[in-house]
Amino acid sequence: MKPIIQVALDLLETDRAIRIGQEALEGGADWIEAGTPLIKSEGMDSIRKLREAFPAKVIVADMKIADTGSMEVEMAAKAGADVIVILGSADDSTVLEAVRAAKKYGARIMADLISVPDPVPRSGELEKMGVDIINVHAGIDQQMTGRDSLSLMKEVVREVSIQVAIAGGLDIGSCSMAVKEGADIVIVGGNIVRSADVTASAKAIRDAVDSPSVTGYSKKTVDEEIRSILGSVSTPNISDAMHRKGAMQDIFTMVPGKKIVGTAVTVQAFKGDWAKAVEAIDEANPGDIIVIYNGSRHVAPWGGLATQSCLNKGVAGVVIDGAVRDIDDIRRIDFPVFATCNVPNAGEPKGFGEINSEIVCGNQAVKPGDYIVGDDNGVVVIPREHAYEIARRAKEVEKTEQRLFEEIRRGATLSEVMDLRKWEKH
Ligand SMILES: O=C([C@H](O)CO)[C@H](O)[C@H](O)COP(=O)(O)O
Repeated sequence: MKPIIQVALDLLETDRAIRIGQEALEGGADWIEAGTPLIKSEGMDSIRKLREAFPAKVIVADMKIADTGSMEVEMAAKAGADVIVILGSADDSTVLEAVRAAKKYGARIMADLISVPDPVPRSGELEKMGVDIINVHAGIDQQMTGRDSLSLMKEVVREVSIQVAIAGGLDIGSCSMAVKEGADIVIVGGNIVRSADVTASAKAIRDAVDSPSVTGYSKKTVDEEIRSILGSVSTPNISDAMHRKGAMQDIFTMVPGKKIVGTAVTVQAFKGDWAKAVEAIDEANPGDIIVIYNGSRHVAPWGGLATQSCLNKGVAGVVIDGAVRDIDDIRRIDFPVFATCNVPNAGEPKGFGEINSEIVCGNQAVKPGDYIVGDDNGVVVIPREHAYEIARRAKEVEKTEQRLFEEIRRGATLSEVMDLRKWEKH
C-alpha cells in the first residue's frame, strides 16, 4: 500500500485552509486534516466546508478529544469527518465511547499519543479498545524543545497491527525515514502549509514517501543545528519568537549587508580604555562574537587594527554598546561590526574591566556563550539555555511569513490575509 500523506491544515481561517488544502492535493497529498487550531477557531463549520470543498477526499478532524467521546465524535462525523482524532491519554471510558460512536456514524478513530506517559503499551490497549489508527506525535511545542517521534514510532509499529501514523515537524528527510520504518500515514503541517509554494512542498513529500531513502536525514549537534537555523532566519523573526524581547537598543550595523551568528565573548570595558576589548580577541574561539559594553558614545574601544586581528582568530563579529572608529578600514576588511556610532578618537590600553563576565549591552543582559545574531535590522541576544527552542520557533515565524508574503504577492493585503479585525483584542 502506498503511504498516505495527511496534510494538517493548522490555520485559523477556513477559506485559507481550503485554498492551501487544494494546493497540497495538487502536489500529491491524500488526506485533508482540519487542524486543531482551525477547529478551535471556526468550529464544526470548518469541517463542513472542507467536506463540501473536497467531497471525494478523506477528511480528518483533529479534535484531540479528551472527554465526552461519543458527543464529540458525533459532532465531527455529522459535519463530514471520516477520521476523528482522540487523545490516547483520554480515559478508557472516553475511548470506548468514541469508538462506539464512530462505528455508529461510519467514521474511524485515530488516537494521538501526544504526552501519553507510557505510549507503547498504551497503543496496544488502544488497539484492543477498537481504535483504527495510532498517531505517534511530537506536538509543535514539544518539537521546539527538540522532541521528535521517529524512535517511538518504530516501537509502536512493532506493538500494534493497525495503521500507524506519525506527526511532528515532519519534512522530506523524516517522512522518508518514517515510511522506511513502517509508517502508514505521514501527517505534515508546517512544512507544507506554511511554505510559499505549497504544491511543490507537497510534491517533494510525495516523492520522498513514494521512493523513501535515508539520505537527507542527518542529525547535527545541537550547536550546529542552532547556528544553522539562526543563520537562516532574520533578527525580526527571532524577536517575534522571543515575544518581542532580546533586541539590543541603539546598536546598528556599521557594515550593511553583513550578518552574524555566534556565541558571545563578553567584555565589560570602561570609557577611554580599550585594553580588555582587544584582549578578548585572544580569548575568542572561531565563530565567537565579541560583545562589548564600553559606556561611551565619544571614545572608541575598537577600530581597524582590532578588526584585522579578528580575521586571524576566526572571530565572527563584534557588537559594541558604544563607539567604533576606522569605519572605512572596517568596511574595506568587510568584517561585521555593530555599534552605537562612529567617532575618530580612541582611548588608552589601561587594563580596567573584565572579559567573560555577565554584562549589559544595548540594554540587554548578555552572558558568555549566549547566542548573538545581527543583521541590517539590528542585534538580538538569545540566552544559551533557550537557544534551541527560540531558533526553532523563529524558523516557524519565518515559514508563516513566507506564506503570508506569497498570499500578499497574489493580491491580498496583510489585514485581509490575517483577517486582522476578527483577531483584534476585545
Ligand atoms: O496536531 C498538530 C498540532 O498538535 C497542532 O494542532 C499538528 O497538526 C501536527 O503536529 C502536524 O503539524 P507539524 O508538526 O507542523 O508538521
